[in-house]
Amino acid sequence: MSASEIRPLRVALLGCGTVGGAVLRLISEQAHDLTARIGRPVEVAGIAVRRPAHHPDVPQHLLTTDAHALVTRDDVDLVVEVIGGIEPARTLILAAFEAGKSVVSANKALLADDGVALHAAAAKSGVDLYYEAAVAGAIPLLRPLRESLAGDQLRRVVGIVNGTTNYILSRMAETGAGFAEALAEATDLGYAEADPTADVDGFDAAAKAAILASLAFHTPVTAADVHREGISSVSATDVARAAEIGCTVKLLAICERVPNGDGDSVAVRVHPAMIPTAHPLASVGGAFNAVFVEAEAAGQLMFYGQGAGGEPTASAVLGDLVAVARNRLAGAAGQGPSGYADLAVRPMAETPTRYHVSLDVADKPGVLATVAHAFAEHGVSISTVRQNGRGDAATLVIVTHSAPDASLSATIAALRDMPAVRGVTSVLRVEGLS
Ligand SMILES: NC(=O)C1=CN([C@@H]2O[C@H](COP(=O)(O)OP(=O)(O)OC[C@H]3O[C@@H](n4cnc5c(N)ncnc54)[C@H](OP(=O)(O)O)[C@@H]3O)[C@@H](O)[C@H]2O)C=CC1
Ligand SMILES: N[C@@H](CC=O)C(=O)O
Repeated sequence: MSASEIRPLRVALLGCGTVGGAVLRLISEQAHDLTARIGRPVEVAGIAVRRPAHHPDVPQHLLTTDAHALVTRDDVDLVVEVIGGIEPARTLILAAFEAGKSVVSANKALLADDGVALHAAAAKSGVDLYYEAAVAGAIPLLRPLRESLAGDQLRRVVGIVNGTTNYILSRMAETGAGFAEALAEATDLGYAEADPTADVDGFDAAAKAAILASLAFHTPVTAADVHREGISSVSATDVARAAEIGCTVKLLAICERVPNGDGDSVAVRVHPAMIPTAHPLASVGGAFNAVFVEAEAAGQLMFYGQGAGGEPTASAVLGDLVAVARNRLAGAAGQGPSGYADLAVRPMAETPTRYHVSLDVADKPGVLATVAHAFAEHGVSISTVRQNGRGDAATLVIVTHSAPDASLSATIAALRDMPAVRGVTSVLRVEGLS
């Protein structure tokens, strides 16, 4: 067959914002190479947006506001969903499957909410659902978890998966700025959205953690299963206290497989934590992402790169597009059901963590003993105690050993009620300290 007889791969692009715009650009700029990699040219069949007038630079004949009609069109082979959010993205993806089209998506919120049902719908229609871009942007991570490490037993996946919050925490550590000041800077630079809630309150990282845990442990985990805390209460004092003990503060997504005689469970949490500056994740600065994986046979692996932004995310989208196109040409769907086990999710209250606690106390005989007693009463063992200052300026800095989170929370509640404690000025979890 001559090149002119080869039918192009026709793509419906849903959304033409930060990511969709970059996907459109890369498809055009890399047309030659994509053709070589897939064996046929890639053509954009149509682009669905809400407000066509906001897209003067896009070929106008491709624009439509009827996304449903676009995904079900006979001349569309593959759908790229970069609208975001739950609806109408979910309905459009399901309509695409029904019409026999494979889907590439960057939509972590939807995948974390409804990944199992979407996979089942794709499998039923014999089509593909790929979403490498949904977690950690450009970093190849989901495919290694799903495929390269599928023969291994993963123990832990710990990552910095939100660029905006990592930028904010990095600036707080570098400049001594408070949270509000660093957030304003992130907003000015375009990292944080006008409404930064999804980033700073940890929703974005929790969705990514749910996807990571589902793939790493081959079990369904949704965003609702993830314990979530954001960074808005992290203060300049927390960051300074971390530095005093050779640590830095990061928003971590932590996914663990918990061995248990009665059947393993999984624990998935997102919260700020102090980590030692020697930890591989501590040096991940600015808006970068990194994910640290611990596997039985493979040992430790680290994935690092740009976790957000149009072009880095579009790179992952196009990688999926090429994979889907190759599957189609080979007459196979490449991502069938991943053989889910159904591991229980361990509640945060039972998850062992360590706390770093700063207390403003009266500098009087017996105060230390009273404070230590509150820890002991709740079964929390103290690792180190340090007093900073004297008299009215006395501060006790306590680092605990590992204890169930419920015991640590109960200890903090008891400390807040103590007359000898003028204030609990900083409470942060600690990870990775020996
Ligand atoms: N931005 C990033 O760095 C990253 C984003 N992602 C994910 O990629 C996806 C897209 O994000 P991003 O590009 O930043 O989002 P944007 O807000 O920049 O773009 C969204 C696009 O979707 C269009 N859209 C919204 N609703 C509809 C609708 N009902 N029908 C048709 N089109 C619609 C918008 O149209 P219009 O322009 O007309 O309003 C816009 O073009 C999200 O799932 C996000 O989580 C993943 C990794 C990184
Ligand atoms: N808002 C996200 C964008 C990518 O997922 C981030 O800051 O990491």
